[in-house]
Amino acid sequence: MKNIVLTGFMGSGKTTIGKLIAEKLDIELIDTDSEVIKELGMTIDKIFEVYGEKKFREVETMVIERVSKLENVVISTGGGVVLNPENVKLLRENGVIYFLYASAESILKRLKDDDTRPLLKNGDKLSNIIRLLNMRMPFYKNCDFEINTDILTPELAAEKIISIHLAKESKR
Ligand SMILES: Nc1ncnc2c1ncn2[C@@H]1O[C@H](COP(=O)(O)OP(=O)(O)OP(=O)(O)O)[C@@H](O)[C@H]1O
Ligand SMILES: O=C(O)C1=C[C@@H](O)[C@@H](O)[C@H](O)C1
Ligand SMILES: [Mg+2]
Repeated sequence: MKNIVLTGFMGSGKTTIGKLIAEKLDIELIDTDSEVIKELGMTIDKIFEVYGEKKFREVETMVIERVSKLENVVISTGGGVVLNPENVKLLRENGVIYFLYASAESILKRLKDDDTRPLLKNGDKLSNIIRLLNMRMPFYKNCDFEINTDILTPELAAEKIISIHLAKESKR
């Protein structure tokens, strides 16, 4: 089976929905943020503080080079993975890309008490979300399927992705 690759903004549900898909299909979940954390032995927040975003992106691409060679897995990506076209090219070789859409208002609601995302930490959270989301939207839109998580619970979003994916697989 081709990999199920989940992209989208912070708080769009990539990790949450990825876990559900992996459980339902009994396949492995790989979360690129967790892989970067393992690689450098510190939280994302700390990586940004100690090494800066550039180093984080380099390690993120190294992780993608490795995990994109796998098959039959769910890959939940970090929110900035799609900004590097090389990452997208690699993930597409063995995978189908599902963009999890969420509006700025939903993202704020989901992440308002969460301070683990360094890019949303300084200044007004909603303004940061709107600015980054607008800038990134063309990159997210370069996907194979778009799933609107504003109108779906994680459970239903997972089921929708599975049904699209299995239908696509049966035609290969
Ligand atoms: N469809 C949804 N409806 C309501 N809440 C959701 C939905 N999807 C995710 N959430 C909630 O939003 C929060 C963030 O979700 P999650 O960590 O899965 O996002 P993410 O896309 O992996 O973010 P990041 O890019 O920062 O890793 C969690 O508390 C999760 O329960
Ligand atoms: O959207 C982003 O650029 C990020 C999202 C998170 O998943 C982490 O990868 C990190 O906080 C950066
Ligand atoms: Mg995540």
